[in-house]
Amino acid sequence: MLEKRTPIAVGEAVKRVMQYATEGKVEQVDITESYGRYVAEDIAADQDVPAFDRSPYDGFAIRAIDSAAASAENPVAFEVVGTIGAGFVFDELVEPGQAVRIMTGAPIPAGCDAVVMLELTKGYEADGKTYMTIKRAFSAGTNISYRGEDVKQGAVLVKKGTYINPGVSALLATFGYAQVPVFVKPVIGVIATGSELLEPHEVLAPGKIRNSNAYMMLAQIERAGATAKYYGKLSDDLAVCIEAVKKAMAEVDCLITTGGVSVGDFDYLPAIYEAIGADVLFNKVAQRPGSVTTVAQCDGQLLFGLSGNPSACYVGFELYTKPLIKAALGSQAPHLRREKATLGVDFKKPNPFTRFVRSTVTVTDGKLVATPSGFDKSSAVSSLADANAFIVLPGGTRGYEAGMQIDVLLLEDTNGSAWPWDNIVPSYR
Ligand SMILES: Nc1nc2c(c(=O)[nH]1)N[C@H]1C(S)=C(S)[C@@H](COP(=O)(O)OP(=O)(O)OC[C@H]3O[C@@H](n4cnc5c(N)ncnc54)[C@H](O)[C@@H]3O)O[C@H]1N2
Ligand code: MOO
Ligand SMILES: [Mg+2]
Repeated sequence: MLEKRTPIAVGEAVKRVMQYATEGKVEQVDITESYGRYVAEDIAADQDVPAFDRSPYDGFAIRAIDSAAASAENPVAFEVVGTIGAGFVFDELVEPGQAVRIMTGAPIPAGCDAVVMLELTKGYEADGKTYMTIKRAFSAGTNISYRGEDVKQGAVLVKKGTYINPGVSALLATFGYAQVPVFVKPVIGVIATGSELLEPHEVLAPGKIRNSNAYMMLAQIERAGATAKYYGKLSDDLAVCIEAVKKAMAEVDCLITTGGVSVGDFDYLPAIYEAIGADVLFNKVAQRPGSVTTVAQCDGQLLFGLSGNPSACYVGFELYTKPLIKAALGSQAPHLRREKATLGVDFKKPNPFTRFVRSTVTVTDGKLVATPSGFDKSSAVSSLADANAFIVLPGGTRGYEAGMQIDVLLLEDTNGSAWPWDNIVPSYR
């Protein structure tokens, strides 16, 4: 008899998956290899930045008090007693009436408390000495970049779990992280199932299609910050599939299969879970696409049985697999980032299930506007390329109209949201 599947709410499905979330191990990588990784500890400043008072300009360091009487009619002359470039220290005390030629980034010489830009000075030589004159007074503190004005020692600059962007790279270098502690990337296995599948290099034949899901997921896995391991495509042969799944499980942190999770004669994933003794956490979710999304666990290792339909597979990964990866990478906000947007067009399709519509979010007049990115069927592959968000439409409504405020989940974002789905109304057919 056909097994009856009871759909559970998306939030409940996420919760069941996240019970298996664990923070990953830590490794040290060279700073040149750290871009795009996730830092595994808080990065705190062990020094002030800048570490010394310095000049923001090329010019002359002076004692401001010596310039007090300067005016256009009465320029004041300073004897130039030295020159320092960035990287060098002027190690004498500057006396009244003296100035030091200074370059941008050089430490302010002892005794000086202002810098005059080169363009505001006039130089001359007399009696074998060098002088410069200025035509106005400068107050103490003029043109000084003070020690610690950028970063105070002790400040936590980068929190554990932060994505290393180019700005974080600059901070890591500033604070001497030649080796950077990062979370080890979880290894996610991918198996595509289906006798109809051909690989991209193969010529189409009657009834066959090219396997797009595996390559889509390899990219999704990389985008989420993990390492993808592809085990190829399998024909619908139960014994072969069981062996392949077992082999892959031994080598990865978690395994994704695509296809074969519904109720067709050749949908073998339910039988595979049974054969390997896996415990199914859920096999029906009140969502579209991806209602067949199945997750099972075997000794704490998760198996994602994503749909064979490309859009359903894509959505299943983003909603359930990605947060697990993000949690392993130390994220406190592992779910897709949720924002409010305005619906750009009518979306009349009523649905009892919560919809995740592949969409393009644009910024129009300073506001997010979301519009479906193409053919809206679970089997669609064409709407994925332009999708940078999902429009979330809770189930049980008669459809939506352009201009309504809706929730969107952003796909190209690295910050995430902590728990974005608590107000989605569950709805059952
Ligand atoms: N009687 C029912 N039929 C179906 C139900 C149902 O509830 N009752 N659910 C439908 C829904 S919803 C979905 S989604 C699909 C799920 O199918 P499976 O996960 O079992 O996947 P397959 O049957 O293997 O394939 C479905 C579809 O996707 C194509 N496919 C498969 N793998 C790939 C790949 N790697 N790249 C590109 N396309 C792929 C495959 O050729 C099929 O067209 O079931 C509905 N049926
Ligand atoms: O799982 Mo299916 O995607 O709801 O079409
Ligand atoms: Mg099927």
